[in-house]
Amino acid sequence: MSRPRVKNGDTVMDKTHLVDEITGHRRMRRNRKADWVRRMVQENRLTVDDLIWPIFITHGTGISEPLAAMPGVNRMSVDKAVEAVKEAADLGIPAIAPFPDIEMDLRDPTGSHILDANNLMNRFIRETKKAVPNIGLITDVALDPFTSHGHDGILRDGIIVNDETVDHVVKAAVMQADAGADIIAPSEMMDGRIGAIRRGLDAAGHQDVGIMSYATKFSSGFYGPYREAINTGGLLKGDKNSYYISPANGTEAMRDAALDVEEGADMMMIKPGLPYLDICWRIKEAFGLPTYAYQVSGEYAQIKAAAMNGWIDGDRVMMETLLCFKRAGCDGILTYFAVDVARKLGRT
Ligand SMILES: NCc1[nH]cc(CCC(=O)O)c1CC(=O)O
Repeated sequence: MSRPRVKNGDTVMDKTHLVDEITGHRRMRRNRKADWVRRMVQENRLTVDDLIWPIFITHGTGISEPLAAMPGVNRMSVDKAVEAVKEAADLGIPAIAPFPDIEMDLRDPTGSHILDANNLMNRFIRETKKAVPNIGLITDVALDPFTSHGHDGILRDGIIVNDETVDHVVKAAVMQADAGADIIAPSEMMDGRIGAIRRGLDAAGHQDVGIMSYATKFSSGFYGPYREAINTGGLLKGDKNSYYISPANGTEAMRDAALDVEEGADMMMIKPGLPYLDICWRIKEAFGLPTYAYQVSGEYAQIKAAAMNGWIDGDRVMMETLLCFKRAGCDGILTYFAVDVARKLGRT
């Protein structure tokens, strides 16, 4: 009787080893043994088409200022931001998502400045559309950059009032579409907003403007650095638990997402990203809509901080996290790493 002999690297396996005959026939490592076969069996890939770049814009001109908690990310005035967007388009990044840092004295309890056709956001949209027509503009309509209390809606007697906020949000969405926004991405999690925005856009002749729903936005500690970037951190009283979803609730998140689909969302987004990959998978499986994850500011900061301490290989973890979103069913990722990744992919 000849004994089973399996060549595994330099070792000739035989019955002196503990791997049994049956296990010995099922060797996962055959498909991992060399770079060429690893490439053949690779199931998911990250490409530049998967990247959406969130950027912070501020008032003034000639400004590009670093953000302490987001090393490598700058807050830019419109002129500088448009230059940066041009570069992103040249790298092949399909779309950007701007967030405005509104002047403090323009903020008020109802966020009324969001309804100014000439506010920072709308000016940026117009300038970018003109200068870089081939990049997609995905714009948020939440009130938080515009309110004096940092909440995403109108605050009355300690409560964020839903329906009045939605009226504001719809008007703001139409104005952003008038300015040239391609996709409206409402992040304020008010009930009924997707249907209301759809009707508002259609009534204004913007049938072609899409809606990417922040379908499941969780009440998360990972938004910290973003609040520094648009200067809402110091303003915010209390928390956003009365409108964002609890991190404990996956089934509730699915119900919320289902309503957005019914109301006419074209695309879905999950935010934050990495701690919520189960939700990404469930949403993609359940609805089959184009689905995106937002790798938020705190996720970016974590990776950068650990990398700067020499505790992890920052580039490697950046690429790994983004690939994991693809494996979890996402069609793309909003990530502050977008330009770095596009450059890296362009080189390989
Ligand atoms: N409408 C609020 C909004 N828009 C984008 C982010 C977070 C983005 C990030 O952390 O990168 C938030 C969260 C918040 O402040 O509650």
